[in-house]
Amino acid sequence: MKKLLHLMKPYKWTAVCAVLFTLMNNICVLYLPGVFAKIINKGALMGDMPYVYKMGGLMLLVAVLSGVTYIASAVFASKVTSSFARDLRRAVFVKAQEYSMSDYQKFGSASLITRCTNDITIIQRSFMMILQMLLPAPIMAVVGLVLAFRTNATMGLVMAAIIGITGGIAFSIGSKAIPLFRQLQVKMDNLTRILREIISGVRVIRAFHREKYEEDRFGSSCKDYCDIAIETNKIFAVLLPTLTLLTNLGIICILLFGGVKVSEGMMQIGSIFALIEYLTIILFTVTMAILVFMEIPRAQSCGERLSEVLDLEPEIQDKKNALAQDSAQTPIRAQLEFRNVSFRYANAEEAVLNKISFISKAGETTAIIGGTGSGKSTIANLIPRFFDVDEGEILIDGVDIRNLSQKELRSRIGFIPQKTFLFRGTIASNIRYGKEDASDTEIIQAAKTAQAHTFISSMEKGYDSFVAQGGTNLSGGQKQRIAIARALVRKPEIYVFDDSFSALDYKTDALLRKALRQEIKNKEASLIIVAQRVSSILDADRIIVLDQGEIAGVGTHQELMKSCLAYKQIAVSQLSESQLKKEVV
Ligand SMILES: Nc1ncnc2c1ncn2[C@@H]1O[C@H](COP(=O)(O)OP(=O)(O)OP(=O)(O)O)[C@@H](O)[C@H]1O
Repeated sequence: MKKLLHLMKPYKWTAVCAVLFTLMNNICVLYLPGVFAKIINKGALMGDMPYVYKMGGLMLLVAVLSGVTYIASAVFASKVTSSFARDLRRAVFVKAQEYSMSDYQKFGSASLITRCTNDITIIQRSFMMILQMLLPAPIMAVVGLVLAFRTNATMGLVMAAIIGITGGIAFSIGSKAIPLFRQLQVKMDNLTRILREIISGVRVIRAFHREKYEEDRFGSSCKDYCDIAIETNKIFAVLLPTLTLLTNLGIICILLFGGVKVSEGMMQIGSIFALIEYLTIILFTVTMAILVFMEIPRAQSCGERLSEVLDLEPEIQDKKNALAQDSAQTPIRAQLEFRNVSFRYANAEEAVLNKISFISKAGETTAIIGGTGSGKSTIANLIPRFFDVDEGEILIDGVDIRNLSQKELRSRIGFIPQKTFLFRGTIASNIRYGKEDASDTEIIQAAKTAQAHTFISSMEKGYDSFVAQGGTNLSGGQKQRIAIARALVRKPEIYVFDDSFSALDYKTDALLRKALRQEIKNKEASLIIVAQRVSSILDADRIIVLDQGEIAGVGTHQELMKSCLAYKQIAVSQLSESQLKKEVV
């Protein structure tokens, strides 16, 4: 919570202004009943019209002042709360950007979205209500009561009793809503998670005709949320009429006691109106303050959820003395080495990689092949430090990657993930994502190497063609080639292709590999290819065969055909006779 409060610091004076203007507004509001009483007692009842006009003018002036101070308080309060919410959102976003993949898994993406949107909105709204309603309430109640006592001491006591009873009843009813507010947040998380899954999986849902099932699943989650929301609203449904009833009872008490006082000549009739006004204003203020008070635990639980995000120390962090030197200064270039690397996922019982060692040098292609779940993608994900190894070392250009800053490390890598992801924008903007300042020529060159230039040029708007979120308006192969161009445009030292040719036809696959071979020779880069298809890696300098997280064989295609049974089985199942002999494009 400390970090949250710290974010409020820059706006403390704006917050003070908001409270001061609210107080001024309240003073104006409380001043009016007294003037009103005087108009009746000294003006209307005495037939003194000039006094009525004078005090009427004063009343108008105070009413205008009240309006102006209210606007000023609302503007300041909104400035503080909106700025605070903006800063908080930014802080949560920046923090989430620092997370490792395991850190993301701890929260889940749906919960992170709810925290960054809904939770912050609740805090912002509560903060606004605290500034405008809760903080000025005690002063308002005290000043109102003093004015009531000044009007008539006995009536002041009657009013204090009414306010105490009403406040107590309102609090005891309203406090029942507090635990429900907490539950609402959890239900909202659940709802967002399901909605996100349904929207992103819409094609699968339609293909398998599971609309009804998903409708029920979403409906049931909505019902859960709705049930709690109804319970909460039931409490407020009881609370609000109860308060209206208590206010009216209070007014009747004032009329009864006040009527007696007036008939005894102890009080003037105008004062009864003033007392009724004081009571209404104070009860309204106290009621609002109690409602805000009910909201605080909800905001508090949102605050705790946000603090969890802000306080989490990212699993992967740069060392204090992390190297950030330009890769051009290192003596070795484009060399990747795995040295006895073992790794286990945080929530898994067994290691997925055991004692993996290999070296891939500049200009070389190292391919990784193996059965599903053998750990190929895990190897690819360890290179840019999406996860950290448990044992052993990964070295780039002879330096342990944990000694490099993450920025430096990732600037040396061109990563093409297994699941292609494109951003909403144009083809050019997606390729430029790899290098912000890439020129048009660089973009076209990268697209040519990635075998994407031809299909991009055939599109009506070429490189300015629209790409929908996630690249859903492009084919799998087109998306993969744009993702490859995005990595190529960086001109990194090490390319990591995590099964990134799977959606390409054989001809494009072959042309792409040929262009890539040329690319790594020219740029002195090395290529790591995770593949399912043996035909994609026949010409690799080194093929690593993985079997259940362990290296079952290393060598060229021909060497492995002789020495590695696991590889031979994969190759025989995929290649024709002539290909088996060795195919070089
Ligand atoms: N984030 C994760 N958390 C826990 N376990 C994981 C995670 N990602 C992968 N695994 C597990 O690690 C093992 C290796 O997964 P990996 O994705 O590296 O295999 P792969 O060889 O690339 O498979 P495929 O060819 O099917 O993509 C699998 O058993 C998988 O269930």
